[in-house]
Amino acid sequence: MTQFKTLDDVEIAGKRVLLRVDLNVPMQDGKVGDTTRIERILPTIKELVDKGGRVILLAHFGRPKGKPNPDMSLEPLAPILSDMLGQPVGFSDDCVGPVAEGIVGALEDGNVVLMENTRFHAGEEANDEDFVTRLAALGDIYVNDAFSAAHRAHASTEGLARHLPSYAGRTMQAELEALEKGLGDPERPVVAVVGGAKVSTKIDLLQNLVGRVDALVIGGGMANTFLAAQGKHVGKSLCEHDLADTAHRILAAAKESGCAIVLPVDAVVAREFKAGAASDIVAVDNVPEDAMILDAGPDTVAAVTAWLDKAKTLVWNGPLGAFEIQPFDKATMAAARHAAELTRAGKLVSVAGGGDTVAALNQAGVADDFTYVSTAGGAFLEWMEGKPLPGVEVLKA
Ligand SMILES: Nc1ncnc2c1ncn2[C@@H]1O[C@H](COP(=O)(O)OP(=O)(O)OP(=O)(O)O)[C@@H](O)[C@H]1O
Ligand SMILES: O=C(O)[C@H](O)COP(=O)(O)O
Repeated sequence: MTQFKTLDDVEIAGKRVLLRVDLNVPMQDGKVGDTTRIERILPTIKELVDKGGRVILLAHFGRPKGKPNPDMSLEPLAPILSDMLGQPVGFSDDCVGPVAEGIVGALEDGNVVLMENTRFHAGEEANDEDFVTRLAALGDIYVNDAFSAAHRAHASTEGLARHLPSYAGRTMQAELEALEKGLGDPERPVVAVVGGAKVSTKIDLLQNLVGRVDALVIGGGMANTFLAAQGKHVGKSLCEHDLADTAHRILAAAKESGCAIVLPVDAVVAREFKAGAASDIVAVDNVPEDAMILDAGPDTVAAVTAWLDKAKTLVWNGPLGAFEIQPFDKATMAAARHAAELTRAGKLVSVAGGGDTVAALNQAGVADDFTYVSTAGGAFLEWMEGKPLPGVEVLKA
């Protein structure tokens, strides 16, 4: 099934390994807000170290637009990585050129060095051949462990794989195997839950899913656009009225391919979008003109959990309501806990991704119970949209 080479296919000892990782983590005052992405790359780094590789970490941070920018330096991450790895991690002020060559030349087997932000060079995002050649000169092999950056055809995510023998790291491998189970060759029925704020950011996703899954739950703010397209009054809710035609197109495509659409039948509404605001549960036909839909209601949750009970596979992106603000977290929490329970019981393969989705699963305390939680944002969405990811395609034999 695996279409790419992994660390099982290569002799590592003594090799200079260019390891692409994703260190684009939330940072504040030199501290990392969420270390999940770092934790995920540790197994690959440790394996390379244990096998006697000389590990050269390549990563980007932020969007410095091809110019050095001290606010986007990766330097503060070297000591953090070192603490988490339990061994020294060196730092190179530049990812190519004489400084980088000197540091890499002095590496011994089992050493690890972090190179400065690859995006400080315009050649990174341009995937410029000259820049790729300079990077490639630093390594003997290339390992990509950054699925979450694989939707970018950049020098360090795509170009290098065309210049050096290339392999998927353990996290990339786990991610691809889990995603294959989710949508590639899933056990049916497959239910997709897509929520979040807006339809406009997820049109391609919805269009792809209706052709591939057995049921599509549309939740969150984006459901309002569908309800409005069906002629319901959504009051002051977040709603993209100009996308009514798009909503109709998606509903028609679902009908044609036999995909059941699950839209809210009731909602939690409030007059204010703030914690503790007074709220009511109403049928979606009775949303007051001066109120906003901020969560799905209990009957909707029952419909969603009933689909989850029938499903063998779940793919999830986007919350069912404004889960960050109580009391509008209930539907998302209930669906997350139900999916987690089914997964723990071995009845469901559950794959979830997206920044807010992962935050919601953490809030529900169930992220560890899901079969796989992707740390990828854009890459996870593009994969769910059915788009080929350049960083993955190039790894395939
Ligand atoms: N009914 C609603 N009204 C307004 N906002 C809502 C509603 N339902 C959900 N949201 C908001 O949608 C946002 C999450 O949507 P988003 O599409 O960004 O999720 P995601 O894809 O998991 O995250 P990311 O884009 O960070 O990867 C949350 O901030 C949530 O409060
Ligand atoms: O955080 C991410 O989703 C990845 O690191 C990609 O970052 P980018 O959107 O700046 O390319």
